[in-house]
Amino acid sequence: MSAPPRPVTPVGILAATLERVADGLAGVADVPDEVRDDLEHARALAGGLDPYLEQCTTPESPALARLAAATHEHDWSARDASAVFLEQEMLSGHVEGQTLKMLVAATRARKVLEIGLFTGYSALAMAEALPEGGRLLACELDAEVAARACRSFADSPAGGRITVEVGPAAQTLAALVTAGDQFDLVFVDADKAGYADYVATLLDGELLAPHGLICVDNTLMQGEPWTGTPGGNGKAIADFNDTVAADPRVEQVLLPLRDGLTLIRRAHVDQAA
Ligand SMILES: C[S@@+](CC[C@H](N)C(=O)[O-])C[C@H]1O[C@@H](n2cnc3c(N)ncnc32)[C@H](O)[C@@H]1O
Repeated sequence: MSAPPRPVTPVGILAATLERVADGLAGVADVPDEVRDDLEHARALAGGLDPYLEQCTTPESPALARLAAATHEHDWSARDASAVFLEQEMLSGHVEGQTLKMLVAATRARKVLEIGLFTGYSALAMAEALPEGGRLLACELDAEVAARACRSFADSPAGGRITVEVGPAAQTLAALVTAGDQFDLVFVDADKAGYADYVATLLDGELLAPHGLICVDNTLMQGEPWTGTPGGNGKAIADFNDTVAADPRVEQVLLPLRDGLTLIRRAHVDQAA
């Protein structure tokens, strides 16, 4: 069994930080009681949020639970150093998976595109909400992890709705534009530096259906955009968020779910005022 996943969300990092502060103060004699009480309350607020969200969310399907367990058990550090970097923390998981599944159902999406498959958790969650005849196309750079995802899909009744395209997502998107393809919902969850181009292609190339929804993951990027913490992806996400906010063609909302999920749609759709 691998080590438990490390915190990779703002609230998870906050909870771990408060634990360390509490540990650091444990042996300090002259901390005022009010400060200890406030710290205890902050620990309970931050540390209890994710378990409470899990508790109040519809349970994942047995196939999703098996896929998540296999992803966490796998030793990702044993991969070739020259291969695409992958780690168990990339898996979106229960609450985000159910959110995406809910969005597919609520928007009545029939064609879904995913950019960044990994072991297939979010793809399978969304595929579970597709109607009869619905299809999901997933883009993944790494052939090995794509094959792993496909093995998991074979283990689920919804897995047959998923097609995987291995290669750089930019190439796959370009081919889809040429083919005149269109999608009702797109989940963007691959290389963060590519986000701006992916969304531009979805809009400019008309890959997004007129009433379509784009869901973009990790748009809080562990708090790096507003705390200034140096990190590889914080700048890319901060720039991406600014670009989306300045684009008059779209309206968007950044939901503080897990590591941030931004929902984007074309601004002209259904606007009476
Ligand atoms: C965060 S993981 C996706 C997690 C997945 N959506 C889930 O919920 O479990 C990102 C994935 O994007 C893939 N990726 C990175 N760069 C890519 C690219 N240029 N084209 C396609 N896939 C890419 C990685 O190999 C990785 O599997």
